[in-house]
Amino acid sequence: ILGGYEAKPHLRPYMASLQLDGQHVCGGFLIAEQWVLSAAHCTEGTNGKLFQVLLGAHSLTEPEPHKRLYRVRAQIPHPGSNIHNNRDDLLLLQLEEKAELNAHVKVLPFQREDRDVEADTVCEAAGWGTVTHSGRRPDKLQQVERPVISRDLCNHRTRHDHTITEKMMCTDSRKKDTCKGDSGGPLVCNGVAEGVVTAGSRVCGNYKKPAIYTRIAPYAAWIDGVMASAAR
Ligand SMILES: NCc1cccc(NC(=O)c2cccc3[nH]c(C(N)=O)cc23)c1
Repeated sequence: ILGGYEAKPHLRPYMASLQLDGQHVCGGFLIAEQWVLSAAHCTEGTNGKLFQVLLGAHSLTEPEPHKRLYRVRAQIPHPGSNIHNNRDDLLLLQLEEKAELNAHVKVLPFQREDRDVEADTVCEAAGWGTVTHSGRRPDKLQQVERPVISRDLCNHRTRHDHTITEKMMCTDSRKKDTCKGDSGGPLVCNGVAEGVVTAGSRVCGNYKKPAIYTRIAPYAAWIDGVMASAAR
């Protein structure tokens, strides 16, 4: 998160850190007791290794009550996701067991009504992604408020040049923005997860390249289907 600030500890109890060998790789969030939603691009370069999911954390390194690392039983990328574009950039992770819910670990509801969030709505992004252009990584969860921009503005030739589909949304990226390691985290508008951070053009903090999010509502049926078919 560029241009943001340290989140109030445990006020975002749905936040997940997807880790490999104890290293934060991507964000994610708890959508059900045994399920985390993140971004398919997060699996790039992991050579099929399964993530571990840290829940209940504020600091990535300090011991905290309710902080717990969960093993993953299955990682299910959306069938339409691919390395060449940002389309269908979603990843479902089934935890080895149901997460123990408490004040620090909670499910975040996601939007099911497929209607665009109005431009200028101020939403929040949070994550343990880089906090400087040189790539400094924070120990504590960061957050930033960003206004939604219209798809038409985001699709302008000088911005993302007509690559933003109706299953994506954008926020202004002037100075304050999501960045490397924030992918997979939720864009929360009025307390509901409306989008999932995608790396998009990978650029951070440049107003010419607004932040891109996969909208969740268009994928509600896919998400429900995967959770239902894996339930046991
Ligand atoms: N503001 C939009 C936004 C949201 C989330 C992430 C990003 N930017 C990256 O993720 C990124 C940036 C720089 C080098 C990188 N290398 C890699 C990589 N996977 O090797 C990713 C990146 C940008």
